[in-house]
Amino acid sequence: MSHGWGYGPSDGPDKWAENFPLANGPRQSPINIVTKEAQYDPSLKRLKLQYDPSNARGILNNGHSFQVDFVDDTDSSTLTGGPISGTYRLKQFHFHWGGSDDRGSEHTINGIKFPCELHLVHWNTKYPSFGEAADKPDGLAVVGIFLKIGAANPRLQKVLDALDSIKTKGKQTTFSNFDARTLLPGSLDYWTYDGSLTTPPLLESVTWIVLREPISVSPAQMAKFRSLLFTGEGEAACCMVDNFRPPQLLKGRQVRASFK
Ligand SMILES: COc1ccc([C@H]2OC(=S)NC2=O)c(OC)c1
Ligand SMILES: [Zn+2]
Repeated sequence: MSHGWGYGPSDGPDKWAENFPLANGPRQSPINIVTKEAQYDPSLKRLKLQYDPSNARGILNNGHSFQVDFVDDTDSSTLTGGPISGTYRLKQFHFHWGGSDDRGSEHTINGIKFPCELHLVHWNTKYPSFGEAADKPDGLAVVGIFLKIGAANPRLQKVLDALDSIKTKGKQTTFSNFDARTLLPGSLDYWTYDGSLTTPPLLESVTWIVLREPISVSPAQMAKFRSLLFTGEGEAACCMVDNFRPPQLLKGRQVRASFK
Protein backbone atom coordinates (compact mmCIF):
# COMPACT_ATOMS: atom_id res chain seq x y z
CA MET A 1 0.00 0.00 0.00
CA SER A 2 2.95 2.36 -0.65
CA HIS A 3 1.59 5.70 -1.79
CA GLY A 4 4.93 7.35 -2.69
CA TRP A 5 4.14 10.13 -0.24
CA GLY A 6 3.95 10.44 3.52
CA TYR A 7 4.45 12.86 6.38
CA GLY A 8 8.20 12.47 6.99
CA PRO A 9 11.11 14.81 6.16
CA SER A 10 11.76 13.15 2.80
CA ASP A 11 8.19 12.55 1.57
CA GLY A 12 6.05 14.96 3.58
CA PRO A 13 3.78 17.91 2.64
CA ASP A 14 6.69 20.16 1.60
CA LYS A 15 7.71 17.55 -1.01
CA TRP A 16 4.27 16.67 -2.40
CA ALA A 17 4.40 19.30 -5.17
CA GLU A 18 7.24 17.37 -6.85
CA ASN A 19 4.85 14.56 -7.84
CA PHE A 20 1.50 16.33 -7.32
CA PRO A 21 1.69 19.85 -8.84
CA LEU A 22 -1.87 20.53 -7.66
CA ALA A 23 -0.24 21.04 -4.24
CA ASN A 24 0.31 24.64 -5.42
CA GLY A 25 -3.22 24.99 -6.83
CA PRO A 26 -5.72 27.79 -6.22
CA ARG A 27 -8.05 25.93 -3.81
CA GLN A 28 -5.87 23.80 -1.57
CA SER A 29 -6.74 22.56 1.93
CA PRO A 30 -6.49 22.82 4.84
CA ILE A 31 -6.54 26.53 5.71
CA ASN A 32 -6.28 28.71 8.77
CA ILE A 33 -9.75 30.07 9.50
CA VAL A 34 -9.52 33.70 10.66
CA THR A 35 -12.86 33.99 12.40
CA LYS A 36 -13.12 37.78 12.09
CA GLU A 37 -12.69 37.50 8.30
CA ALA A 38 -15.34 34.80 7.88
CA GLN A 39 -18.53 36.44 6.57
CA TYR A 40 -21.91 35.41 8.00
CA ASP A 41 -24.11 34.23 5.10
CA PRO A 42 -27.83 34.13 6.01
CA SER A 43 -28.54 32.12 2.88
CA LEU A 44 -26.59 29.13 4.26
CA LYS A 45 -28.93 26.32 5.27
CA ARG A 46 -28.75 24.11 8.35
CA LEU A 47 -26.71 20.94 7.91
CA LYS A 48 -28.76 17.76 7.60
CA LEU A 49 -26.82 14.57 8.37
CA GLN A 50 -28.86 11.35 8.20
CA TYR A 51 -26.73 8.24 8.75
CA ASP A 52 -27.85 4.59 8.92
CA PRO A 53 -25.64 2.68 11.42
CA SER A 54 -26.09 -0.53 9.41
CA ASN A 55 -24.10 1.02 6.55
CA ALA A 56 -20.85 0.76 8.54
CA ARG A 57 -18.69 -1.97 6.99
CA GLY A 58 -15.05 -1.99 7.98
CA ILE A 59 -12.06 -0.24 9.50
CA LEU A 60 -8.71 -0.06 7.69
CA ASN A 61 -5.18 1.13 8.43
CA ASN A 62 -4.39 2.72 5.04
CA GLY A 63 -0.81 3.63 5.89
CA HIS A 64 -1.46 7.33 6.44
CA SER A 65 -4.52 7.25 8.76
CA PHE A 66 -7.26 4.78 9.53
CA GLN A 67 -10.68 4.94 7.98
CA VAL A 68 -14.12 3.57 8.75
CA ASP A 69 -15.82 2.67 5.47
CA PHE A 70 -19.54 2.73 4.75
CA VAL A 71 -21.72 1.03 2.14
CA ASP A 72 -22.65 3.84 -0.23
CA ASP A 73 -24.86 2.14 -2.85
CA THR A 74 -28.07 3.82 -1.63
CA ASP A 75 -29.12 7.17 -0.15
CA SER A 76 -29.31 5.75 3.38
CA SER A 77 -26.39 7.75 4.85
CA THR A 78 -26.43 11.27 3.46
CA LEU A 79 -25.48 14.90 3.89
CA THR A 80 -27.89 17.51 2.57
CA GLY A 81 -28.52 21.20 3.27
CA GLY A 82 -25.68 23.41 4.49
CA PRO A 83 -23.77 25.03 1.61
CA ILE A 84 -24.35 22.17 -0.82
CA SER A 85 -27.01 21.44 -3.41
CA GLY A 86 -28.35 17.94 -3.88
CA THR A 87 -27.45 14.82 -1.94
CA TYR A 88 -24.02 13.63 -0.88
CA ARG A 89 -23.43 10.09 0.41
CA LEU A 90 -21.16 9.17 3.33
CA LYS A 91 -18.17 7.20 2.04
CA GLN A 92 -15.86 7.04 5.05
CA PHE A 93 -14.52 8.90 8.02
CA HIS A 94 -10.97 9.17 9.29
CA PHE A 95 -8.79 11.32 11.52
CA HIS A 96 -5.56 13.34 11.52
CA TRP A 97 -3.57 13.77 14.73
CA GLY A 98 -0.28 14.89 16.27
CA GLY A 99 2.54 13.28 18.20
CA SER A 100 1.61 15.50 21.14
CA ASP A 101 -1.48 17.46 22.16
CA ASP A 102 -0.13 20.79 20.84
CA ARG A 103 -0.69 19.81 17.19
CA GLY A 104 -2.54 17.40 14.94
CA SER A 105 -5.45 19.18 13.27
CA GLU A 106 -5.26 20.18 9.60
CA HIS A 107 -7.46 23.25 9.79
CA THR A 108 -6.57 25.84 12.41
CA ILE A 109 -8.71 28.54 13.98
CA ASN A 110 -6.99 31.92 14.36
CA GLY A 111 -3.71 30.00 14.25
CA ILE A 112 -4.79 27.58 16.99
CA LYS A 113 -4.08 23.90 16.37
CA PHE A 114 -6.16 21.11 17.91
CA PRO A 115 -4.71 17.69 18.80
CA CYS A 116 -6.92 15.89 16.29
CA GLU A 117 -9.39 16.48 13.43
CA LEU A 118 -12.14 14.14 12.18
CA HIS A 119 -13.11 14.12 8.51
CA LEU A 120 -16.47 12.74 7.37
CA VAL A 121 -16.12 12.28 3.59
CA HIS A 122 -19.20 12.46 1.33
CA TRP A 123 -19.63 12.35 -2.48
CA ASN A 124 -22.17 14.05 -4.74
CA THR A 125 -24.78 11.62 -6.08
CA LYS A 126 -25.06 13.62 -9.31
CA TYR A 127 -22.03 11.46 -10.17
CA PRO A 128 -22.19 7.63 -10.37
CA SER A 129 -19.52 6.93 -7.72
CA PHE A 130 -16.97 8.39 -5.31
CA GLY A 131 -14.25 7.76 -7.90
CA GLU A 132 -16.17 9.73 -10.53
CA ALA A 133 -16.99 12.52 -8.09
CA ALA A 134 -13.49 12.85 -6.60
CA ASP A 135 -12.11 15.07 -9.38
CA LYS A 136 -15.16 17.30 -9.96
CA PRO A 137 -15.29 20.80 -8.48
CA ASP A 138 -18.57 19.94 -6.67
CA GLY A 139 -17.77 16.29 -6.23
CA LEU A 140 -17.07 15.96 -2.51
CA ALA A 141 -18.19 17.47 0.79
CA VAL A 142 -16.09 16.88 3.91
CA VAL A 143 -17.33 17.72 7.39
CA GLY A 144 -14.37 18.57 9.61
CA ILE A 145 -14.71 18.28 13.39
CA PHE A 146 -12.01 19.33 15.86
CA LEU A 147 -11.15 17.17 18.86
CA LYS A 148 -10.14 19.05 22.03
CA ILE A 149 -8.42 17.55 25.08
CA GLY A 150 -10.88 17.01 27.93
CA ALA A 151 -12.96 14.23 29.38
CA ALA A 152 -12.87 10.83 27.71
CA ASN A 153 -15.39 10.73 24.86
CA PRO A 154 -17.40 7.50 25.11
CA ARG A 155 -18.58 7.90 21.52
CA LEU A 156 -15.04 7.44 20.22
CA GLN A 157 -14.43 4.28 22.24
CA LYS A 158 -15.83 1.68 19.80
CA VAL A 159 -13.57 3.11 17.08
CA LEU A 160 -10.54 3.27 19.36
CA ASP A 161 -11.09 -0.27 20.65
CA ALA A 162 -10.88 -1.54 17.06
CA LEU A 163 -7.41 -0.05 16.54
CA ASP A 164 -5.65 -2.98 18.22
CA SER A 165 -6.77 -5.12 15.25
CA ILE A 166 -5.39 -2.74 12.58
CA LYS A 167 -2.04 -1.70 14.07
CA THR A 168 -0.07 -2.00 10.83
CA LYS A 169 -0.48 -0.67 7.28
CA GLY A 170 -2.96 -2.67 5.21
CA LYS A 171 -4.68 -4.37 8.13
CA GLN A 172 -8.47 -4.19 8.17
CA THR A 173 -11.33 -5.74 10.06
CA THR A 174 -15.11 -5.66 10.03
CA PHE A 175 -16.73 -2.69 11.74
CA SER A 176 -20.49 -2.82 11.86
CA ASN A 177 -23.47 -1.06 13.38
CA PHE A 178 -21.90 2.32 14.03
CA ASP A 179 -23.86 5.59 14.02
CA ALA A 180 -21.43 8.28 12.85
CA ARG A 181 -23.94 10.93 14.01
CA THR A 182 -22.84 10.12 17.57
CA LEU A 183 -19.49 11.76 16.73
CA LEU A 184 -21.12 15.13 16.06
CA PRO A 185 -21.01 17.97 18.62
CA GLY A 186 -24.18 19.57 19.97
CA SER A 187 -24.04 22.55 17.62
CA LEU A 188 -23.82 22.22 13.82
CA ASP A 189 -22.66 25.83 13.34
CA TYR A 190 -20.02 25.80 10.62
CA TRP A 191 -17.59 27.62 8.38
CA THR A 192 -17.51 26.69 4.70
CA TYR A 193 -15.10 27.27 1.81
CA ASP A 194 -14.05 25.65 -1.47
CA GLY A 195 -11.00 23.42 -1.04
CA SER A 196 -9.33 20.11 -1.72
CA LEU A 197 -8.39 16.70 -0.46
CA THR A 198 -5.59 17.18 2.07
CA THR A 199 -3.50 14.27 0.85
CA PRO A 200 -2.27 13.42 -2.64
CA PRO A 201 -3.72 13.59 -5.25
CA LEU A 202 -4.95 16.82 -3.52
CA LEU A 203 -7.93 17.02 -5.87
CA GLU A 204 -9.72 20.39 -5.75
CA SER A 205 -13.14 18.85 -5.37
CA VAL A 206 -14.12 19.47 -1.76
CA THR A 207 -16.75 21.74 -0.31
CA TRP A 208 -15.39 22.07 3.21
CA ILE A 209 -17.78 22.28 6.16
CA VAL A 210 -15.76 22.86 9.37
CA LEU A 211 -17.80 22.73 12.57
CA ARG A 212 -17.22 25.47 15.14
CA GLU A 213 -17.82 23.26 18.22
CA PRO A 214 -15.15 20.64 18.98
CA ILE A 215 -15.82 17.26 20.54
CA SER A 216 -13.76 16.01 23.49
CA VAL A 217 -10.97 13.44 23.57
CA SER A 218 -8.89 12.39 26.60
CA PRO A 219 -5.11 12.08 26.72
CA ALA A 220 -5.51 8.29 27.10
CA GLN A 221 -7.71 8.21 24.00
CA MET A 222 -5.12 10.24 22.09
CA ALA A 223 -2.54 7.61 23.08
CA LYS A 224 -4.70 5.00 21.29
CA PHE A 225 -4.53 7.00 18.03
CA ARG A 226 -0.75 7.19 18.47
CA SER A 227 -0.50 3.40 18.96
CA LEU A 228 -1.02 2.83 15.24
CA LEU A 229 1.88 2.40 12.82
CA PHE A 230 2.48 3.95 9.40
CA THR A 231 4.45 0.80 8.58
CA GLY A 232 3.43 -2.70 7.64
CA GLU A 233 3.92 -5.93 9.60
CA GLY A 234 7.56 -6.96 9.58
CA GLU A 235 8.81 -3.47 8.65
CA ALA A 236 10.76 -1.20 11.01
CA ALA A 237 7.98 0.34 13.11
CA CYS A 238 7.15 4.01 12.57
CA CYS A 239 4.43 5.45 14.83
CA MET A 240 1.41 6.93 13.04
CA VAL A 241 1.59 10.50 14.34
CA ASP A 242 1.68 13.98 12.78
CA ASN A 243 -0.36 12.78 9.76
CA PHE A 244 -1.61 16.29 9.05
CA ARG A 245 -0.98 18.80 6.24
CA PRO A 246 -0.36 22.36 7.46
CA PRO A 247 -2.61 25.24 6.39
CA GLN A 248 -2.33 26.38 2.76
CA LEU A 249 -2.64 29.82 1.14
CA LEU A 250 -6.20 31.15 0.87
CA LYS A 251 -5.46 32.68 -2.61
CA GLY A 252 -8.46 35.01 -2.49
CA ARG A 253 -11.06 32.52 -1.30
CA GLN A 254 -13.94 33.62 0.90
CA VAL A 255 -14.74 31.69 4.08
CA ARG A 256 -18.43 31.92 5.00
CA ALA A 257 -20.02 31.35 8.41
CA SER A 258 -23.44 29.82 9.04
CA PHE A 259 -23.69 31.78 12.31
CA LYS A 260 -23.35 35.41 13.48
C1 LIG B 1 -12.32 8.56 0.51
O1 LIG B 1 -11.03 8.83 -0.01
C2 LIG B 1 -10.30 9.84 0.55
C3 LIG B 1 -10.68 10.50 1.69
C4 LIG B 1 -9.84 11.52 2.21
C5 LIG B 1 -8.66 11.83 1.58
C6 LIG B 1 -7.76 12.91 2.10
O2 LIG B 1 -8.39 14.14 1.85
C7 LIG B 1 -8.92 14.49 3.05
S1 LIG B 1 -10.08 15.63 3.16
N1 LIG B 1 -8.41 13.81 4.09
C8 LIG B 1 -7.60 12.87 3.58
O3 LIG B 1 -6.88 12.13 4.21
C9 LIG B 1 -8.34 11.18 0.45
O4 LIG B 1 -7.18 11.54 -0.14
C10 LIG B 1 -6.85 10.85 -1.32
C11 LIG B 1 -9.15 10.18 -0.07
ZN1 LIG C 1 -8.69 13.88 6.08
